[in-house]
Amino acid sequence: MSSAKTSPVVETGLTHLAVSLRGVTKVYDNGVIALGPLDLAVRKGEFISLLGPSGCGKSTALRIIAELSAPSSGTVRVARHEGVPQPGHGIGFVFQEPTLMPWTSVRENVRLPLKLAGLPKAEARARADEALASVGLADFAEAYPRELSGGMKMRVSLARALVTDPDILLMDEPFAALDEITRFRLNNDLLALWRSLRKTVIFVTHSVFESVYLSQRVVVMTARPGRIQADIRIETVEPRGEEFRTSAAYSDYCRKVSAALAPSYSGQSTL
Ligand SMILES: Nc1ncnc2c1ncn2[C@@H]1O[C@H](COP(=O)(O)OP(=O)(O)OP(=O)(O)O)[C@@H](O)[C@H]1O
Repeated sequence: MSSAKTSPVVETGLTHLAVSLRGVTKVYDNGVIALGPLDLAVRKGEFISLLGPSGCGKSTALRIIAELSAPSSGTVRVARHEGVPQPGHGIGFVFQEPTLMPWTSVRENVRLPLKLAGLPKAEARARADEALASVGLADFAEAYPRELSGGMKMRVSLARALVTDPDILLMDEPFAALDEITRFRLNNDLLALWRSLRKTVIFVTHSVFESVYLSQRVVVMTARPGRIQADIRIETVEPRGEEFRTSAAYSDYCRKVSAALAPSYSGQSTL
């Protein structure tokens, strides 16, 4: 499979895994050693969070999985269906900033990946509307981004990532800029979507609380260059909700994840 300086390609040999990184490193052209060696296996349909100190290479890891950046060494394998419409390659990406086009409607923003993939307009419109309905914005297709709240813009960004029906959803601190109430609500809605769509989700966050609430596994990374510091399974009854958020089990997991992060902030700063 893919090796140093090559991109991951369609991989049919990964039966249970959605993503497999082995010994992956990234050295940027300016000499910054951003990542690794990183070993990470994510099962199909799993929801994992990547947590780690600022600059430890979380975004770099997502970008490598999404083929937006090539690894410097190591093996990257990404499972996806063949024949997925381009672009997107079976991967949806949600960034911290919603990055919507301000001059056009919410529907047109969501339709963009399908337009670029050359889908007929009527079909693309129908799929965009379906994606908008799945994030609770069925009534806002004609609205412009300036008419939406921050949380609604993020929902549009999520709909745009889902519109190509990707197997894997990569989310890079999507809710970091939102107020806590909106964030809690989006957390619940994201979990409901994940339960119904069963996508593989790799979610980058700085929040211990958010990572524990959302994930089946929290992967804690070391300071740069990022490696795996701890891999913590969150075993709870599903579906999660306020009962879990206020439970002793939740507090215990948060303590455990915080303890795994401690070496990153109690040692000498690498920033
Ligand atoms: N294109 C680039 N060229 C050079 N260095 C880069 C580039 N992108 C990232 N870096 C560096 O690589 C390191 C890892 O960056 P990355 O954005 O992956 O970290 P992160 O864990 O996502 O950070 P944060 O949590 O602050 O968003 C940082 O030191 C960053 O400055």
